[in-house]
Amino acid sequence: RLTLDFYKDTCPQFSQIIRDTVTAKQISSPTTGPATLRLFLHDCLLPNGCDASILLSSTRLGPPAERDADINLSLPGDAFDLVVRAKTALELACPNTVSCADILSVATRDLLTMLGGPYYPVFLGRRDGRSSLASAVPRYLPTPSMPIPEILRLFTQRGFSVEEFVALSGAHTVGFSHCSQFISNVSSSSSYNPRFAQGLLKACADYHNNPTLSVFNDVMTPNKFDNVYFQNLPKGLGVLKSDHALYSDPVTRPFVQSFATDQDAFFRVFATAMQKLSLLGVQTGRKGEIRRRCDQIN
Ligand code: HEM
Ligand SMILES: [Ca+2]
Ligand SMILES: [Ca+2]
Repeated sequence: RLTLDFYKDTCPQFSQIIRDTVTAKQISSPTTGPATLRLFLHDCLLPNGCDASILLSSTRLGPPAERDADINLSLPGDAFDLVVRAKTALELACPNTVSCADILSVATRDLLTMLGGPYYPVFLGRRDGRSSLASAVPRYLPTPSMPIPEILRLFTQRGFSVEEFVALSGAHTVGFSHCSQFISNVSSSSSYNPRFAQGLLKACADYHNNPTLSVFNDVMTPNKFDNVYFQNLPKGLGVLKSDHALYSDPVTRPFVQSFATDQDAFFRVFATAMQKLSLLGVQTGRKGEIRRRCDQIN
């Protein structure tokens, strides 16, 4: 029941306002693109789907919200800030009309294209959720130490094929990982290219004192959305344990290999999978609400 022209009459400036906000923010803070892509994944993969539940702040009396779950504490503030900016501009142009969930969905797509990634149409009309629980988070989001079959299950139970899962993992062609997310694996695993491993250990030497230390997920083209991430994996240039596992697992390896040689195929499957991700669990019609502020329910 979502449509492509949902705001045609109620907010004709919708697309333009988001595009302008995204462009300004991404130029001033280039980490925004990858940050928002990950934020979007962490919103949509939970059972409440793409409902902007990830944007809600914890309240003083209630239990902690999703964004305060351990795994979400590393989500960069730039991504939240981007949605706030777009929401502020949209509330001025068309008050009480545009959901935070639609803003996040379209902003993610626009950022992806700015980074060089594929375009896909975003269906609109999502309503914002009214609940967000940190305690629900760990069961639905992948971590680098999970075995591939377990990670795969998180995605197949949400309707993705193995190929779509591998394509989505190609999002690690941009962005960062903090040292704490991979450093123990660098010393214990032989799957890293030795010189790359030395580089990672050196970059992370002081991470106990400085937990903000991080490295690019794609050492070759860190800021460009391309298929180089997949070319890195067979060379031992993956960063996270799960990146390496994507190549060593026989179920996912064939897709890594085909995406490494065929960027068009990667882009095609990635675009389809992102569109699918953007439709997970969406509420429409009279369910949910149009939040006035993206960080709190009305
Ligand atoms: C295969 C399962 C996955 C695991 C285990 C995983 C895990 C992680 C971890 C640990 C980080 C580093 C976070 C940090 O230290 O700040 C990260 C970063 C990132 N992930 Fe994933 N991820 C997975 C799949 C995905 C998917 C499917 C997407 C999107 C479609 C995605 C998008 C990103 C992006 C864009 C970043 C960079 C964030 C930034 O620079 O702020 N990841 N991921
Ligand atoms: Ca959600
Ligand atoms: Ca790249």
